[in-house]
Amino acid sequence: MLKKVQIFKALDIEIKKQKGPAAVKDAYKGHHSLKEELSQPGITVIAETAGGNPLRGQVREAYRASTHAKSLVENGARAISVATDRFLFYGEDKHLSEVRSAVKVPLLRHDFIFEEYQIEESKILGADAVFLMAALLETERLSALSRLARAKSLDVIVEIASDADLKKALEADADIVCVLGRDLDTWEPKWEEALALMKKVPQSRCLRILEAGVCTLQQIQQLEGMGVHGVVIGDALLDEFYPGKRLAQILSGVEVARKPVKAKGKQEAQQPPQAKGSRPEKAQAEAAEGSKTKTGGAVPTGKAQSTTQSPQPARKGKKEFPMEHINLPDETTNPVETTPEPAAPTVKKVAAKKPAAKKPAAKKPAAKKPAAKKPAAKKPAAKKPAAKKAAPAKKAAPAKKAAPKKAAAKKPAVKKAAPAKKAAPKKAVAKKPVVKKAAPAKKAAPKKVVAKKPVAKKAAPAKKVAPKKAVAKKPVAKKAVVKKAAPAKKAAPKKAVAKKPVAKKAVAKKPAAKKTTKK
Ligand SMILES: O=P(O)(O)OC[C@@H](O)[C@@H](O)c1c[nH]c2ccccc12
Repeated sequence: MLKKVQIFKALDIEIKKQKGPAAVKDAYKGHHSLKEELSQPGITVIAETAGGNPLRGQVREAYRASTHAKSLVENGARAISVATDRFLFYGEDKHLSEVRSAVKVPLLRHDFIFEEYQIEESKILGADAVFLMAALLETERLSALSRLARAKSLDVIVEIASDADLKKALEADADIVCVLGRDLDTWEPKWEEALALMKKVPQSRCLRILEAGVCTLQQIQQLEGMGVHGVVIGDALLDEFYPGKRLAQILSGVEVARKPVKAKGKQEAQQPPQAKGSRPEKAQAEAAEGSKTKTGGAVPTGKAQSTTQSPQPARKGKKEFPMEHINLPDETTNPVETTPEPAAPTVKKVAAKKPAAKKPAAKKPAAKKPAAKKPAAKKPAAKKPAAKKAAPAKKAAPAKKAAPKKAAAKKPAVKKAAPAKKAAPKKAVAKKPVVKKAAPAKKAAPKKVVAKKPVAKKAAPAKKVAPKKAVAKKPVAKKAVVKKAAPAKKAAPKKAVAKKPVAKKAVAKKPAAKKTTKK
């Protein structure tokens, strides 16, 4: 199990190095010496906040470590161990800095530490002490990391699970040794073995701590009787939504039936108990209010109050630890900040969106596939309707056409002239003889037709002119007129181009016609 963790951890650390530790803003920066606390008379209860452990899997979903730490300190804890490992203990780095801001007792960072970066990170996150696991480190590495930690005023707790580990710890000049009374393969507690190993740790050189699934007052009192300085309680506190309540029960010797350890993997998340009136844990604390001791609980220093059941019997046989939930952080996420996402739901969500995706839910990367968004890509297609909207524009275009009609409407006069131009140039021609003179104008006009168009505006008057068409017929008469008018105005033919206006003149000439009658 630890080998797997080592691999995951190494990758996790690489990514974290790129992001750097994200300490909680304005975290309390005070330092509380674990050594000083352990040196006080009586046994120090070190309560642990975690999201789960290798034996139970994840017990707590995103929980507020600071709330848990506060309730633990209020109910007898004299130091808090924060499990920040996210692979096996479902913790988060940020829990450490959150707890730092919430309580003013020594804080221990419980994680699988292999690299200097993690020591630096622990200091920034607000730890007062760090665990170094001898089973994971060679003596030289253990010594180097210990020196770096002490240089940063961090107390070093060397965690040992065997005689070999103890040897490494002593060679690395460890001054705090924690006996891990659990099988590193099955994570089952090994109470008797733990006590045997504890007895080998030299009391003169080292402050001694034990963690071994402790869950009863009797166990605590037995350790205190051996001169053990501290005890870590983790698993026993996982069951309770308010862990302080459970701690108060343990320290007051109240027998609590342990929830059966469910099969590995995720357990259903704890639900807050239905609180009736005052908070349950306070009630317990009051009940536990006996003689105050170093533990802050009802446990008299080194004194037993009542007999309690023996620890759970260790189960035999090798266990594979659930790692399915482990997803290596990808580059984009900051492991310091994020909690492992529930890959399945995410993938399911994606799968749900992709009907085609009947393949078994792919690994997390699938979650990255924007494929589910691809259909959305069709949305632009939806713009096509927009294009259709453009179609209305086309309708508008017809409107334009309509406009032309209007224009046409304007032009009809012209059109009448214009269609003459457009629709039936021939006709136009046919008509043109009628307006021969106008025609040359028109012939020249094609170029000028455009020009004419403005003229066409003038031509609007052309409507007037159009009626004049009739008049135009008259132009013959006009011509006569024109003719007559012509000698008068030889230059006129040149003006023929401008004749039309002349046409007007022609109209003007009518009176002239009268003149002839006078003649
Ligand atoms: O035996 P307990 O009461 O559950 O004590 C917690 C202990 O198992 C846990 O703190 C622990 C042991 N080794 C670790 C490594 C990383 C994080 C946490 C741990």
